[in-house]
This record gives sequence, structure tokens and C-alpha cells, in this order.
Amino acid sequence: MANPPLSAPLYDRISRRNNIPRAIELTILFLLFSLLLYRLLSLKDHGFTWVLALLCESWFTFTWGLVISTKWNQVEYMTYPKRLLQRKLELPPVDMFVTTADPVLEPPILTVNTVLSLLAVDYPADKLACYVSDDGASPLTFYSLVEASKFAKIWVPFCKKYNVQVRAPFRFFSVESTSPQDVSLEFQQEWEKMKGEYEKLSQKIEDAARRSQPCELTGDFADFSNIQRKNHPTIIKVIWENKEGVSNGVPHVIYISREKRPKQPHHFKAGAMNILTRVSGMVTNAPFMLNLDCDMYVNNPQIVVHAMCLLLGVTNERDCAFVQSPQIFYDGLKDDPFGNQMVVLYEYVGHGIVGIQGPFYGGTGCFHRRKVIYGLSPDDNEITRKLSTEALLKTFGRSMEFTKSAAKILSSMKTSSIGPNNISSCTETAYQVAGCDYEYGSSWGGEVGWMYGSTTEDVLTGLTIHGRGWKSTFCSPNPPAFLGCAPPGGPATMIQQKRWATGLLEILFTPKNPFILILNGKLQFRQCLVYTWVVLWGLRSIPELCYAALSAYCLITDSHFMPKVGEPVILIPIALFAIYNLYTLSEYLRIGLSTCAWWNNQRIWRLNTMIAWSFGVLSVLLKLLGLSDTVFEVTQKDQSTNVDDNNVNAGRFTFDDSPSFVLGTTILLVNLTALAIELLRFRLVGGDGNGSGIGEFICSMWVVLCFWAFLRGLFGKGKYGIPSSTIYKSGALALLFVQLCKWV
Ligand SMILES: O=c1ccn([C@@H]2O[C@H](COP(=O)(O)OP(=O)(O)O[C@H]3O[C@H](CO)[C@@H](O)[C@H](O)[C@H]3O)[C@@H](O)[C@H]2O)c(=O)[nH]1
Ligand SMILES: [Mn+2]
Repeated sequence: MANPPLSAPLYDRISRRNNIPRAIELTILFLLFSLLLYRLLSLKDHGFTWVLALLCESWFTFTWGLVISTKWNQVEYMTYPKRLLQRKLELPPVDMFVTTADPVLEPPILTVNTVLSLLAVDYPADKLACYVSDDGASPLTFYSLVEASKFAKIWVPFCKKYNVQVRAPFRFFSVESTSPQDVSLEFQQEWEKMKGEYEKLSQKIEDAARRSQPCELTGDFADFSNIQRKNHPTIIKVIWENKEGVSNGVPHVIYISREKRPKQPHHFKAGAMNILTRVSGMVTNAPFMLNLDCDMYVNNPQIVVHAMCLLLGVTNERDCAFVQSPQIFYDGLKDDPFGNQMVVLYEYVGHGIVGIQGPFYGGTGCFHRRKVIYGLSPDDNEITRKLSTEALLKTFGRSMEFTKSAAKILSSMKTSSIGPNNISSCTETAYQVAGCDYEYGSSWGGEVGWMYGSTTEDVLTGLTIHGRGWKSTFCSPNPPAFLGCAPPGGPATMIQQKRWATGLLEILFTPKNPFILILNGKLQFRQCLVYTWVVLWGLRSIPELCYAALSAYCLITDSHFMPKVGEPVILIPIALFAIYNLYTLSEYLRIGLSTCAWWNNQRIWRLNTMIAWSFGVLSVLLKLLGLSDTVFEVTQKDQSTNVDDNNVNAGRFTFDDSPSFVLGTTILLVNLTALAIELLRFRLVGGDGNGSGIGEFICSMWVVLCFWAFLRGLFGKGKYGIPSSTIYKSGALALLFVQLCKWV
């Protein structure tokens, strides 16, 4: 095959055809409107149940409208790395960031694997630098990285020599490749050797984790002695320096634990990202930055080149402020029992957003243009004013060295890569910008850097960028760019969902909310609708909870909120129920997922919405009332799923004594009681006059089916069972609800 001409595009943007789905979605919308109309017309004949149902259904209709708009034009990107390499350009430098926060919730071996996979990407090593931010200030993490960088010196050449695909050793040496595919004797020998070396490395880290201190806290480790995790000065260590700047060596590895003081806000991950940005700005100052969570390794070693196809390939930079890759998870359990793989969400809604102003920034697996993070707008006319020393110091803080490096980025000057022996001297000055009072009076977290004020700093930061008129692009090569680990079990999922609902709602109360940004005309209208949809996620918990309570209420008091069987309008909710479920099922089947996966997701998303999101709403309320601040609770990471109880219980929902499960159990018990009361009343179908009927019965049944995990939990043992204290509390609350129904 002939080579494509050098002028061939580096990527293609392809629109999907989706006329049939559009038609079905509009039909559902039409049915929703018909239902609303019916409610309105018959409002005077009914009591508050009708009003409440109307309000809930209005909300469902509103969000469905937003979803349709989001999914309307779905777009995919294809990237052509070979064409980029053919052009024989000098590839630009990239700074790679990894964040970790807790050596217990996030085992250092995961961080080590992420770092190793980054160090081994197919990209000139002298153009790369890897910065690890450790909010745990953990000598164990530091120790693990030091050991890992020694291993990297054999691992990186091995990967490149044999063009290994998965360059995170824990995956490479696990399941799929228990024995080498390559038959050559040389490869087999090296494979054995490498496996042995990796086992030694993980053994060392395991042993160190078991000791109270990983090693003597002397020498390089002295900085870790007598410090507390939340109260310590900055620690910056150059773990490995690619001194000769060799392009097939190992990139620089730099460890940073920013200063923390008890009374100073540290802004969680956003704060960590800003420090990574500044420290790297002082050291390598690459024009592009890739950031990964500690649990997400590089799965496609070509990813940096793929991303460059978009970053360098766009004719106008404004079309590509950042390149986001989807979050895909490894070791996903069959049929997604925790509903946390989010494949369908990415497939349709995700690609829909890609077709508007571009994907959200997802917090990990994203390449940013540094100058965009530094607050630049696509056509900045004020650039010279921004570049005055005064303005720079005001925006970027008091470090002269840093403002100089920022000026280079903002004026698109080519930043020369660091010469030999320079890194260590740069890190000396970097201490200043990693201090916790450095940002006072500057624009960090407000106008530049990762944005503060939300526990979903990713969405807020992306929104700010879109709000300045930038577009973003999506990069989903095959094999997938990055693979991460999804929260294992019930409590971890709930914590994550709660944080998301909290953070997204918080965005509404920042000056960067989508309604304000649309006023300046740079955030596109339909992009604003997408952000509205996602920012209001958490609020959906309220109508869903009301709906679940409403059907129980009607069954308990023998009233109704659905049309009666005799009335023709009953066809509207029935058609809605049937079409909606069949349609969402078809979305799963179309991309090769199973009916079971669909069902699991339907259920878990009802749990997430009714339980986790309502706690999210609550924590935002408490914040607004000034009662408590929101926190970023780190998700527990599992190194390998299904290790315990091998498969029998894999995917079974787990519980703890957190209040979320009290709410969930209460919802279940209330609906079970309501169903029991209705059955005892012996009048299931139709009923006479105004009593409850099949509509209410189906609604409550549906709630019970969605809460199946909880029903099993009532009888489960250990972590698979709902704690008895939770059951008692929920029992009391459910009784209270039943009593209240009778009084109203
Ligand atoms: O104070 C903190 C808290 C967290 N992190 C890091 O933030 C990352 C994400 O935390 P995790 O607990 O894994 O949250 P997830 O819910 O899995 O993360 C998703 O949601 C977050 C926003 O809520 C985004 O920041 C993430 O990129 C996105 O993957 C991890 O690397 C943490 O080490 C810090 O560096 N400092
Ligand atoms: Mn995570």
C-alpha cells in the first residue's frame, strides 16, 4: 500500500447516523408531554398526589429533553499516528502528572504501575518527565517509587525492544499473558527474568508496607521523619534524572509532596494538580500536560502520539484545548453488577457531547495545553497586557522564576528542554511554588489552573475552559488508551457517587456555573444544556425519592396517582414504561452488552440516584448553610478484583453502617410494607372508584426490584449483609412513614 501523502490529515471527525434512536427518543418525549398534559387537565379532580406526581414528571421530562439534545449529534475521532511520525517533526515535550493521596486506600504498587507504564510510552524519553504528587506524604510511596525507578531501567528497554503492548507490569504478568506469546527463546528468557525482577520489586514494596517504616528515615528519607500527613513542609525529590537526555532512556521522575498545614485549605486534588503544574513549570515547562489518577495505567503505548495527532493536527488551536480519553476499567466484573463501568454512558451521551463543544474534562486520561490551563482564551487580544511583569505576578503569584516560565508558555515561545544537570537546581526554586500560602492573592483556582470550589474539579475546570470559547476533542484508540480501576463493592460506589453529585451541584454555586458562562456568549448553547444536565444530576434524587414514596403512600392509604385501568390514558404510562425500557435495553444490545448488564445498570442507577445523590444534595445544603464543608473522600482502590471468595460472591453488593444504607433500607421496607398492605386488601386489579390499583402496584414492585441488592442484604452475612443496627433504624423510619401516611 502506498504511503498517504504528507499532507494527509492527522485525524478524522466522523458523525454517526442515529435517525432511528432520535425518533424513539422524541416519541418518549412526546409521551412524557402527553402525561403532563393529562395531569394538568385533570388536576382539579385530584389531591396533592397529583400535584406531586406532576412536579416529579415535569422534572423527568426536563432532564429527558436535555438528554435528547446531548445525544443528537454523536461524533467519533479517528487518529493516525503513523502519518504524524512520517512527517518527522520534532515532537513536543509532555509533562506527565500522577496524583496519589493515601497509601492505604491507594496501594503504592498501583501508583508504581501507573508510573512505569508512563515511563515506557512510545515517545522520545527526553521529551517526557513524570511528576508524582503524593498528598499522603508517605515514605512508603516515595520508597516504592525509588525502587520502581530502578526497575524502570530494565523495564523500559524491554518494553520497547519487544514492543510490549501492556506496559504496566502487574497487568503484563497477570492473567492473559501467564506465558509469553512470542516463541523466540531470547524473549522467553528475558520475560522470565523480567517477571522475576518485578516480583522482587513488589515483594520489596509489600515488605516495606508491613514494617512501621519502609526503611531508615535517613538520607533521602530524612525529610519524612517526624512529619504528619496533614502538617509538614514541602518535599520535592528528583528520583531519576535523564541526565544525558537520551531519547530511548527513562524519562525524569520527580516526587512532590506539597506543604500542608492544618488550618490552610489544600483544595484536594485540584490543589495537588496546581502544584504539579507550577513545579513542572519551573523544571521542564512542557507545553502539554498529561494527567492520570494513580490507579490508571497506560494501556496503549502509542497514546501520546495519538493525542498529538489532535493537538498538533487541528488547523485552529481553538478546536482542541484538551484531548480527553474515556475512562475504561480493567477486570470489570461480568455484566457490570455495580453499574460503575459506564460503558453505555460514554457510548451515547459521551459521544454526543463530543459532537457539541467537545467532551468534559474527566479528571484523568487527559492531555492539556499548558497555556489553556494558564487562563488563555482562543483569540486573546490582551496577551501583551497579560504579559507585563505586574500582571503576571498578580495572576501567577510572587515567584519571578515561575512568572518567567509562564510568560514563555503564554507567548507560545518554544521552551527549550532542560540541559544536563539542571533538574536538581530547578527543584530548589520550586519549593517556593509548592508552599501552601503561595496562592494567596493570586488567580490560582479561580482564573488559572485547576478550579477550586467543587469536589468534581475536573468538570468545573473543563467547563471554565469551554466557557472561554475553547473546544475539546476525544481520543479513544484501539486498544484503549488507559485502563483504571472501578470502585469495588457497595460503600465505595456510594462514596464516589455522593462525591460526584456533591461536586456537580457545587458548580451551580460558583461564578463558573453554565448559566453565567453562557451570558458571555462563549459557551455554546447546547453545551450549556449538557452542563446543566450534569450539574443538576444530584437534584434528580428528590423527584425519584418522591415518586418511590408516592406509590407506597397510595398503596398504604388506598388512593392512586396513576390513571385507572379502565381509563384509556393508562396507555400513556404503560407505553412510556415499555418503550423506555426496551429502548435503553437496545442501547446495551447494540454495543454487544447483555440484557443482564442492562438490568444491573438500571437497578444500580436507581440506587445511586435515590441514595448517594440525595446525600450529595444534603452535603451541598449543609455547605450553603455554613454547617460543614464538602470533602473529597478518596475512593478505595482494589488491586485485583475477585480475590476473596473467588467468584461466588464477586459482584455481590456489600454494605457497611453508613447512613446511606439506612436510607436505602428504609425505601425498601416502606415499599415492601405498602405491597403487603395492598395484598392483604385483596383487591389488586382495577379496584373500584378511587382506590389504588395496578399502576401503583407496579411502581412499588419496580422499586423493590431495583432494591434487590438490599433485599438480599437483609439476609446476608458479614459485609454482604446490612448491619442489624441499620435494619432497626430503617424499620423505625419505615413505621414512622406508614403512620404519617395514615395521618395525612
Ligand atoms: O486530596 C486529594 C484527593 C484525591 N487525590 C487524587 O485524586 C484522584 C482521584 O481520586 P479517586 O478517589 O480515585 O476518585 P474517583 O471518583 O475515582 O475519580 C474521578 O472523579 C474525580 C472527581 O470527583 C476526578 O478527579 C477523577 O479524575 C475521576 O477519575 C486520585 O489519584 C487521588 O489520589 C489527590 O491527589 N488529593
Ligand atoms: Mn479513581
